[in-house]
Amino acid sequence: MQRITSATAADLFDIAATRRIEQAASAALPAHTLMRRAGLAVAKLAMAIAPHARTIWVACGPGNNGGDGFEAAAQLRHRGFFPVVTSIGDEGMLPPDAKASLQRARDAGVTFASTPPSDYELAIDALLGIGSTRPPEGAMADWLEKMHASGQPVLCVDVPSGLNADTGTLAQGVSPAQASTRTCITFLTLKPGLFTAQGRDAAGTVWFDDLGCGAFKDQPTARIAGAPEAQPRNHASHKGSYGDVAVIGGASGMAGAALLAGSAALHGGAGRVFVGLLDPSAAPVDTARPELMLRDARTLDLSSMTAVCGCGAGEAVGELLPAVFSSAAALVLDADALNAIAADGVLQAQLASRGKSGSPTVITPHPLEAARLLDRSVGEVQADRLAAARGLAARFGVVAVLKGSGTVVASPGEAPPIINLSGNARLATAGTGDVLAGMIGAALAAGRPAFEAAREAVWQHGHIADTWPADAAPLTAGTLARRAPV
Ligand SMILES: NC(=O)C1=CN([C@@H]2O[C@H](COP(=O)(O)OP(=O)(O)OC[C@H]3O[C@@H](n4cnc5c(N)ncnc54)[C@H](OP(=O)(O)O)[C@@H]3O)[C@@H](O)[C@H]2O)[C@@H](O)CC1
Ligand SMILES: [K+]
Repeated sequence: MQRITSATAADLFDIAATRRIEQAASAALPAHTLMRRAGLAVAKLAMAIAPHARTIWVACGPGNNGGDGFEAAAQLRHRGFFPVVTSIGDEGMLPPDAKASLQRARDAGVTFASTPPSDYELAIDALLGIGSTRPPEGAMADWLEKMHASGQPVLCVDVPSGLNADTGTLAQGVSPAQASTRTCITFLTLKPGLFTAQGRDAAGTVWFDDLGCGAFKDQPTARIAGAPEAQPRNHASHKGSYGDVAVIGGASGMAGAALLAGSAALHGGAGRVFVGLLDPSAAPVDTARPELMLRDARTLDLSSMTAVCGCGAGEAVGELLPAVFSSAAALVLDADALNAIAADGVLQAQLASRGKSGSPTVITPHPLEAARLLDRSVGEVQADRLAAARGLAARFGVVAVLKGSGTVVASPGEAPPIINLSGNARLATAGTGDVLAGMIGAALAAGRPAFEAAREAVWQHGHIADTWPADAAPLTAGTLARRAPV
């Protein structure tokens, strides 16, 4: 059993691949072995979460997820705990494995009840796993709501019930959970839906058990990439070794966004950082950050630079984009640059042609910007974040960073997308997106390939928030850019 953290690197498999893997694993083992192992793993984790529990409520569904629950109840009873099982559906319709585990729970002397116990210290959610096909109703919906409302810890078996294991979306009517009360133990494969969209909150802390089956050769749907390797710097190096970043943005009244991106690029290790402001009346120097070289955006020669374009750029950036596309050695497009592209078919074609030429390019949309670029609604983007990121990458031939809970980084090539596990709600504050764009710019300027630059910077950005001292002042975009609390 392995706890999944932001440092874990692993393959993720969708439901279809998981089914193939389960079939192969099951065929290679004596009947009922996988469910017995799964139930034992659930029981062990339940005992670790609630070692002094007097009552453990086990809610079991009509399929094999429910079977895992029956098996866990049997194992808990064998160890002196008092599980109370409530189950949904017709016993006669249970799949064979689940039927056998139900019998084992009965033989172990587990208590069965028609309604949940009024007091319990832990709920085990074994209602639905990867076979969830429609919104829960009736008793199932009531029980999920009770788990949600009670505030007691919930241990989800394989997948939080009602969560789509491929996309991380919750079925209609299922309340979003509080991650701090949640643990999920998932079997055989790690599923992408546990790590993006609503999955992070629904699953909480994720544990993985391969049920003794080892690794699989199936093509992964996505990956979690873990902590990036440090990029050592030669002693005999100079500012030219780490490249130039040129931030282009900061229209009238929005200089802050461009300066934040510039500061992030600087602290991200760029050799030199220019900030090309679009506001003609902007000050000639930022006295708080004199390292930043402020210029008129129109005068910058981008041919040997990484441009970070769009932060606080307003509509004025649109007319600069054709030159930026054709001249920048490497490019990060954010915020207003993305909005300008979304509104202009010619710019879209020019971006796609840059992508085709192989010039390193990263786009960093949040879900609304992604929706505009794809001409869809935000709901449609969030309904399948992996597909949306892959779609953007393929359409424009760029690396696409779809921000949000479980940021997705997709490349236009064959590599499976990455779901980033670092970061937390501290990042939900103005300007953190500008900081991310600057950090990606610094990595590109140092020569990292676009996909690596994006995923490494995304991880670092989240990691700074994860390791922000609890007793420090709240994280702001400015302190995030400097990577130092005040
Ligand atoms: N086989 C093994 O040894 C192993 C199995 N494992 C475990 O099996 C799980 C997969 O089992 P599964 O395929 O039976 O799917 P599961 O998630 O239990 O649900 C299917 C049932 O729910 C029903 N249903 C769906 N939605 C519903 C709703 N809203 N409200 C009410 N009912 C609803 C659906 O009905 P139907 O849609 O067919 O009408 C069907 O009856 C997997 O997640 C893992 O926990 C692993 O431990 C490895 C070892
Ligand atoms: K479940």
